[in-house]
Amino acid sequence: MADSAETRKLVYLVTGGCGFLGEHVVRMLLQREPRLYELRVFDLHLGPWLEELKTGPVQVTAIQGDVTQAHEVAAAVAGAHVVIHTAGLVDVFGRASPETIYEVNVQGTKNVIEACVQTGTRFLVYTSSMEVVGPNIKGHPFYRGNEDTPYEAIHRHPYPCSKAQAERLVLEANGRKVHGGLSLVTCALRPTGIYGEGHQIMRDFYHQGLRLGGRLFRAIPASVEHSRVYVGNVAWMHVLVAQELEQRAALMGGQVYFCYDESPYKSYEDFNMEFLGPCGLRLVDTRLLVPYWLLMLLATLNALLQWLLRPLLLYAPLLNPYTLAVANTTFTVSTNKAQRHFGYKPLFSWEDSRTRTIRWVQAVEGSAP
Ligand SMILES: NC(=O)C1=CN([C@@H]2O[C@H](COP(=O)(O)OP(=O)(O)OC[C@H]3O[C@@H](n4cnc5c(N)ncnc54)[C@H](O)[C@@H]3O)[C@@H](O)[C@H]2O)C=CC1
Ligand SMILES: CC(C)CCC[C@@H](C)[C@H]1CC[C@H]2[C@@H]3[C@H](O)CC4=CC(=O)CC[C@]4(C)[C@H]3CC[C@]12C
Repeated sequence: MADSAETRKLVYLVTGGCGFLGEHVVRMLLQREPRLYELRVFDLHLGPWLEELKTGPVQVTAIQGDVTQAHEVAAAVAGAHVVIHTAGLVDVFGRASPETIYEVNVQGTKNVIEACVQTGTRFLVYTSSMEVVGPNIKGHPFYRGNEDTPYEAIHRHPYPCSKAQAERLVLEANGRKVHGGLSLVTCALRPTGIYGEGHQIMRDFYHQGLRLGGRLFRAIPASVEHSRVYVGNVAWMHVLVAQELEQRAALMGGQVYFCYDESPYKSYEDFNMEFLGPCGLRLVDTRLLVPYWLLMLLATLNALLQWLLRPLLLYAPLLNPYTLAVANTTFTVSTNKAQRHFGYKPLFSWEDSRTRTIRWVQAVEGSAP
């Protein structure tokens, strides 16, 4: 592939580029976007790994910044052709206040949209979430659904509410005139639960299993299925969308796409065991010992403790009424919209995704929790 200065002329900005997904998007862009001239990586916390990327043919610009600060966002966006907005506060454990979640996820997204409009950036790709759809507060299953499947999307938790609001803002911004008179083209990608190298919750489960003598205890019935998607494929979808938005603006502008690949439908815990099993953990069946009502009681107690202890310390365990409800509700996606609209095919097979994730968990072994 040609690597001359003439072919390299695009400037991309990735917000949240040092997060779990963001890092994969950044690396994928460097590998798969030959027209890239400059890659701006914007994040509240910059990763030291960015340094090693600065020696390649693409100018990698690290920008320490906050999406809630409109002027910082505008400065980073100015002159970029494409913005991939993955920055977000992913918190379903009560670590951050609802206000902070809204500030980052909703106001941060507003700032990104306004910066595109003011500075003349035409292409915006937003990382939304399956949580925008469900599971809803009624615990209705979403079974093999696609982007058009009717579903009562009612939420109360700040995270899904904020993602839904932000997604709506992004989609409504499609077609707005940007500085210079051209139109903004936007679309939103909705990953299901992402897994792969760098997945913090997988790391937490692994360390918890080690602490429990190599065992994890099943809490959710194996019949509750979840869609999961490999981080490399989610990153690849972002890169493809960004590349195709200009040519296919009429078709893709204002659209949402679930992120999917060949990962099997399984319960959350059984799916994690695909990686943790080969690393020496086993899942002990406790369904008869721990009935659902007891789990709900524990989850509620955790929520109560979190509230009581808040003035003294942050108590934010994985189990709370919201995470229990999500884990205990089937949510599976079956769609080919991304393939039809922009030719997406997963870059990594299930076998590749699995092997890569197992290798990463093995490397995590022994590292501090
Ligand atoms: N992890 C998952 O399973 C899923 C994640 N998503 C979405 O994908 C996106 C990325 O999520 P992850 O990589 O999992 O999370 P992450 O927490 O690893 O990455 C988010 C990044 O955004 C940055 N960030 C947070 N607040 C910021 C601010 N005020 N200004 C600038 N940067 C800020 C963080 O420093 C972090 O590097 C999020 O928008 C999330 O809602 C969607 C579906 C599933
Ligand atoms: C011990 C409990 C019974 C099980 C705990 C598992 C939970 C921590 C996780 C089960 C389902 C996860 C969520 C799901 O994958 C969808 C998500 C999408 C996002 O956009 C952000 C993350 C998450 C909410 C994810 C969070 C952890 C779970 C609730």
